[in-house]
Amino acid sequence: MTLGETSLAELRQEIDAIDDSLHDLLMRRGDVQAHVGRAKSGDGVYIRPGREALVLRRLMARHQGSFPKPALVRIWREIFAAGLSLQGDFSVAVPTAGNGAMKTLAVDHFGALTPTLELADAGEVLAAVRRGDAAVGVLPMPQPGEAEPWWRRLARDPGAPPIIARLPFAAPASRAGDAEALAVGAAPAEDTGNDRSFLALEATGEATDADVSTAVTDAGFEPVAWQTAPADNGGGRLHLLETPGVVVPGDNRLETLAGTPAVADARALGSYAVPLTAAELA
Ligand SMILES: C=C(O[C@@H]1C=C(C(=O)O)C=C[C@H]1O)C(=O)O
Repeated sequence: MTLGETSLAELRQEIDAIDDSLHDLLMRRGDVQAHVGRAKSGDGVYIRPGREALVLRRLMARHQGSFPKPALVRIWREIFAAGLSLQGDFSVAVPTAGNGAMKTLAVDHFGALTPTLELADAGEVLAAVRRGDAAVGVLPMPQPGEAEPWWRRLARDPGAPPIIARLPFAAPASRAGDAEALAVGAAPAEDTGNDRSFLALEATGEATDADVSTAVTDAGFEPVAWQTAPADNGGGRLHLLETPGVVVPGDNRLETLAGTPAVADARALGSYAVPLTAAELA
């Protein structure tokens, strides 16, 4: 036997031992994941995107050596999905409109084995999640200038599912190019210390964008992104703001805003844990 053959056999023995350890730990983790499901309140929604973000950020911070971080994220996305499948029914709804990017993002984020409902458009996805036919829905990141933005339905319907995550969580591990999405679902918001929230404001008929902007600042919000949609029901223009932190319905600042002359209505549409940056993944 040559030296090369001996060392290959030895290295493979080492890999077999490592695989046994990994397998033992995954089996143990699965048991704990199932227990966590039983410890949650029984509303049938088990996913906690904020907790998943904290797990991944913690692993990224302790990572050493040559194993690629984006690959580690992909593995953990499957581990989360496997755990969710042990906790209860878990499925995802996506719109088929577009080039399949929503499905790719959904599969990469919520697991390749998670049942995926493909529906005609964003309206059907929101309705499916609202009925509980799917635990989460994946919808395209809102873009300025859309004629019929799906987020308008969240602004109008207090029973619509909130925004709970932004995809991809690790851009270099995405197979969907530059495509980005938001996930909606009934999961409770969890503050991860690095989050953003979406707010929808309906301006009063006579208010200018500058009036709305002043009211937003005076109420204590510091938005990092802002887009508008035309009025759809005889009311004023709708504004979609992204602001740091977790803002939940009932936040005092929303009530302050809705009490100003420029703003007829102010709603929290949900929040997301800020995805990993290129620097965190390097
Ligand atoms: C295990 C939990 O449930 C789910 C699975 C997670 C995991 O496998 O680490 C994390 C968050 C939840 O989406 C949990 O809430 O801690």
